[in-house]
Amino acid sequence: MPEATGIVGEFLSLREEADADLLAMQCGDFYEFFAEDAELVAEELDLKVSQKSSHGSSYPMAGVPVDDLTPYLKALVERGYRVAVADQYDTDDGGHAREVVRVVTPGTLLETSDADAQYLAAVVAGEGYGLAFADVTTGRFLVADAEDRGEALTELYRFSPVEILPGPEVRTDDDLLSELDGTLTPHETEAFAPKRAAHAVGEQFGRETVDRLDVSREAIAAAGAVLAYVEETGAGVLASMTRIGAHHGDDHVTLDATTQRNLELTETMHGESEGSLFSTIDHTETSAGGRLLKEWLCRPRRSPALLEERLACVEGLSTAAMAREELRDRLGEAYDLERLASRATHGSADARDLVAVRETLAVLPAVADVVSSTPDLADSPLPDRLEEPDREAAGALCRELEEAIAEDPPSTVTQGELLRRGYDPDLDEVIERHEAVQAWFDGLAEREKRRHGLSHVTVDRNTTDGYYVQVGKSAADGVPEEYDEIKTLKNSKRFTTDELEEKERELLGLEEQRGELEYDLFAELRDRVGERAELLQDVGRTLAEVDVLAGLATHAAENRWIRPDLHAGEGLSIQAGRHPVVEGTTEFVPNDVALDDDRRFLIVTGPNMSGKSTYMRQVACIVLLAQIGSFVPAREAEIGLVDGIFTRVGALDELAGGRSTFMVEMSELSNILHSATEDSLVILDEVGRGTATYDGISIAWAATEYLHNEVGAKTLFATHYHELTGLADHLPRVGNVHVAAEEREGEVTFLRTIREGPTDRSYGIHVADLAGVPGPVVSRSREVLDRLRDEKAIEARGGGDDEPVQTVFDVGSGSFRGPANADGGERPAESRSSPESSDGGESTKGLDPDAKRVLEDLEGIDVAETAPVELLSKVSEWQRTLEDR
Ligand SMILES: Nc1ncnc2c1ncn2[C@@H]1O[C@H](COP(=O)(O)OP(=O)(O)OP(=O)(O)O)[C@@H](O)[C@H]1O
Repeated sequence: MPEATGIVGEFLSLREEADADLLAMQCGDFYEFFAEDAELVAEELDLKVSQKSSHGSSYPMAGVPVDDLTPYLKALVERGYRVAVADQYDTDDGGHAREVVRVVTPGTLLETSDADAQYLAAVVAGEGYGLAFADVTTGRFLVADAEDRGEALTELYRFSPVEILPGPEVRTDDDLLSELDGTLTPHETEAFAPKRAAHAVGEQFGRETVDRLDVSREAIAAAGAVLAYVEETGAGVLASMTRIGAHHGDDHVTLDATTQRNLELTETMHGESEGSLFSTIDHTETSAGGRLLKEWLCRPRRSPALLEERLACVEGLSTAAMAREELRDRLGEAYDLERLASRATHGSADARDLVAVRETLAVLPAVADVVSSTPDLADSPLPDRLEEPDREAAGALCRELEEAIAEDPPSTVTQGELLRRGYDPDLDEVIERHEAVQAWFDGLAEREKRRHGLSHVTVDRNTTDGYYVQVGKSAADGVPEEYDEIKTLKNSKRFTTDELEEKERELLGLEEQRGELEYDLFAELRDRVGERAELLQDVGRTLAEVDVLAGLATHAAENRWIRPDLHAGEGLSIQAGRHPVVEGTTEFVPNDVALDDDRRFLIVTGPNMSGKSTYMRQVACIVLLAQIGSFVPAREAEIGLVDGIFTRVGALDELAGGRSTFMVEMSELSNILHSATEDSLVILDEVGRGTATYDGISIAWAATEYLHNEVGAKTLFATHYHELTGLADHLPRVGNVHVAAEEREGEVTFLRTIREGPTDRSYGIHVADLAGVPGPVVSRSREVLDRLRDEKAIEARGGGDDEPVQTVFDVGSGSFRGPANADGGERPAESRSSPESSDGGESTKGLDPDAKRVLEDLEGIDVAETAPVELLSKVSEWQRTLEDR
């Protein structure tokens, strides 16, 4: 194929240079995709493909209008493509050329409509792991250190980045990469070079700030790589990243990825947001508030001072119901300031965005007024919190915007009507002249009617004819001479005049002048707003915090939640606690929990479906809620602050991930045993269930001993292995509780009440019945269970009709004893299986016939009844048999 020239040639060469999957190139009023890109985009976005010829060849072409690019870009990026955008510019010789100005990727997409945070992350491995997270839509920038891969994954899960830049060593770490969810972008290795990265971070945030952060080289390398990437992709938002924060694990409660999932913090186990803890307690009015609440839930805190401050705010807000509602009304008028700040910095904010900035800045003093005039709030830490942003600067910026931006500006920024009168004298003059000419046009029809005695005269404009005077057919013959006919319609004629044309030129000139002048003034104003990104982020953050606190107070007030007593001690005492999500869906039976120095490990037994999991999760959720600064669903709660919450609950199949259910269960257990400390809360639900019963019990047993003796964490362990309840007699700090159920005339009622001591009934068959297992299976299960309880033995049914019973399983020895008599009794011992029989015994499996015979002989001997000499001769006989083999 001959080499393409012209526009297609330009496209193909830019395409080759661009580090992207697709290129959108501006050609006048359209962004065009050519060749393979056109076909791909057309298929993904349902666009029409046309053909463009170049140099004798024809190329597929698909395009979108310039003003419509954003939604298309968004859709492509959300499908995982990296899209380069080439803009057109005028060349000196009067022609056009294009250059790539931006590569839009999942982590640098500014135009997101999703309220969630959108993090771009980098991970660097070295002595430990260094991580950096940036949200280009809000300017948030954080760095964190992680000791090992597990910790790094925990942080990554917490921030849930949409795009991840793996550092050079991480790129080959398949174990880590396979656990990551976002788009992986292997960015150039040099960006991770420690010196270059440290320089970039110092330049962006100030060298002193970086020193103060006290994070590893790896974290700085990750931060440098993120900055380089944001700059190279041309998102143009570096200026909104004014502050770097260090995320120190020590300040936060450790919540590993599994626990965040198990406690269904932001989505349920089935991936739905409805039914999650977040969706239950979220009463925020703003998207920034919702985002912050999610952040709090995934990052509970350990600082008592901070938590008490939040709790005091929630308390004030929950008491002052009227003021709270007023505050929430005010907050409802706020927009997402952090995001607006990024758009202003980037230069993509329009006049309506600046109106939104102004309106939101005005919410702060309104909120402050409500707070200061309400005693319950004025005495809380809220007023101090509201003083944190520079209120004076915020007020000044608000006034400046008020004076500048028109009341209801258009969404385009190039066609004027953005700014108010009095904002700029030059603009006022142009506007006056423009309006004078406009007024001339507005009065023209009336004037012409009067002047020439015409009826049916209108004046209008369209793109082909420009301005014209339209006269009804009946009056058209009477028009004066200077009228030039330009078009005949069915019922009328259109005319122009020299004067009209001159005025039109004047009007168009003024329109253009006004548009350009307004745009320049607007762009300057927008830049000034962009320079105040830090201020806007402060105000946005403060409003978001008030929103979260007011939302928590609303939930507390509506659901009778109470303020927990936090302390640094070991204990955990909750009276009449409820599960925060389940209490909203059912008549909930409240329950207590009491753990202290002497009793730190509870074994929770109880029937299937009785509520063991709910009880344990309820305890974990209450502790977690207390450590975000929320009230909790209980009558009373005294909570010793924890440093981590670890859970291992019902396994979700991870077969797709290549790991068996049991493997997942064990690696989660392993993580808990390694990571939990005596200040942690551990929730174990049925550990060991995924393997053979005796293996399972042994693992559960040993894990209990280890947690009790070595780790000392506060632990709740639900199990169906009733054997474990015996541990309470041997380990001093282990206690037993059970969920009560009542059985009357074969009917089981779940009471949902936690009682002291163990239980050994599972009522599993009752649950099987409830679940619709066929009747014969349920009744046979009951029979089997009764026999097992009474006789510790049960016959297996099957085979032909004449011999329905074949073998008997002895629960005591754990093996089949041989065929039962027709009357259900056992056969005499001498008729026990021969070596060849199918039940030759688990113990002799894999042995040769001689060895088997020896073993069976040995088994058959009754030592008490056999003379020593006879025994000796037997032993030497066996030896001979074995030697001869
Ligand atoms: N305190 C309570 N009050 C009212 N309903 C409850 C309570 N606790 C649990 N439930 C309800 O009981 C059902 C079973 O609870 P859960 O799953 O916790 O039982 P479980 O004992 O862990 O069961 P299994 O041993 O079979 O896993 C759930 O539907 C839950 O909504």
